[in-house]
Amino acid sequence: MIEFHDVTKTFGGPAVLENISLKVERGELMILIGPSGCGKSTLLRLVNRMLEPTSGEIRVGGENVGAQDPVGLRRRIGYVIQSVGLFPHLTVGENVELVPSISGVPKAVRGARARELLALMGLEPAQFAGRYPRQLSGGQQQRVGIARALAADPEYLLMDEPFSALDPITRANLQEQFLTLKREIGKTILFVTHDVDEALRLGDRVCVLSAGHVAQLGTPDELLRRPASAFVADFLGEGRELRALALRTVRDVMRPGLAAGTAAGQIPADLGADQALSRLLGQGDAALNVVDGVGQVIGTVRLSDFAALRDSGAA
Ligand SMILES: Nc1ncnc2c1ncn2[C@@H]1O[C@H](COP(=O)(O)OP(=O)(O)OP(=O)(O)O)[C@@H](O)[C@H]1O
Repeated sequence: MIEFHDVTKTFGGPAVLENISLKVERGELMILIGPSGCGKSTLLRLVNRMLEPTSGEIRVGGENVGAQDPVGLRRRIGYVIQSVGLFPHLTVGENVELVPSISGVPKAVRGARARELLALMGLEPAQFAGRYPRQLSGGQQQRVGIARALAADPEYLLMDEPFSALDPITRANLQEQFLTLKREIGKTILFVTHDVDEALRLGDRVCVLSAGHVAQLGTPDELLRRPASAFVADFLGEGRELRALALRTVRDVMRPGLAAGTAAGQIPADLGADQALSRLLGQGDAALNVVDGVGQVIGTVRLSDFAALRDSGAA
């Protein structure tokens, strides 16, 4: 768990963060998002003592970080930043293995783990492990940075715009891989992004910051359905209803147990609910049969089901 207790930070002028209190639960991925300059990176850097709070306390695993040795603290907390900071004179493989080698992990074990992580990040180890950082593109370097942070197997991860230099397709792939990985490794993660879609897709909860204050903290669904203020609604942008639907599956909105007849089209239960809406509107189907993984009809979905959702405030 990462906890902020009444944390204020100033750099001499007005407070950049003011009386922030929040908890990132164990195994949770919390997103920090907000306009440029609202204090996201500052909040992150207080956790591993790259910055010290002006007042208040930060606890990691229940212990006040101010009382801990920064070097030991940073070994427990992985840090992934936008400009990766790879060591230029070490190969990609050596960069990824660096922290495990300092911690005394045997060569064979850390080598195998490094290759596994590079492959997971879409970098074929045979092709990339022997290269130097300058021989990689910016996006590839960023992926090596993530592999390196994971190689140390820290309990906590701080990630500051880790996917920002990637093209949209690579970014979507990495987000998907990262979600799978996150489910497997169960780390506690604080993640800064500018990208609302990335926040809604990855975050267990999303903390929207505005000028050093928490404007709203909630699950993606809560934020979309009940933005706490006009600021949050504006920040999440146009199409909130559709975005909220995309977080739900067809299974969530269907009427179970009914069939619409053999003439009706079919839609898989695990697709996003927005896709059902798009089919119903675009192709003029009155109803769709919802099918499970083996093609069995398990319910129906109609336009009126979406109207009912809207009227109940659920979408
Ligand atoms: N070392 C510093 N000295 C003085 N002011 C600083 C320092 N670091 C950050 N600031 C100021 O604190 C405010 C918050 O900065 P921070 O980097 O946390 O914002 P951010 O939300 O991460 O912004 P961005 O999205 O643009 O990266 C900004 O006004 C910034 O200029």
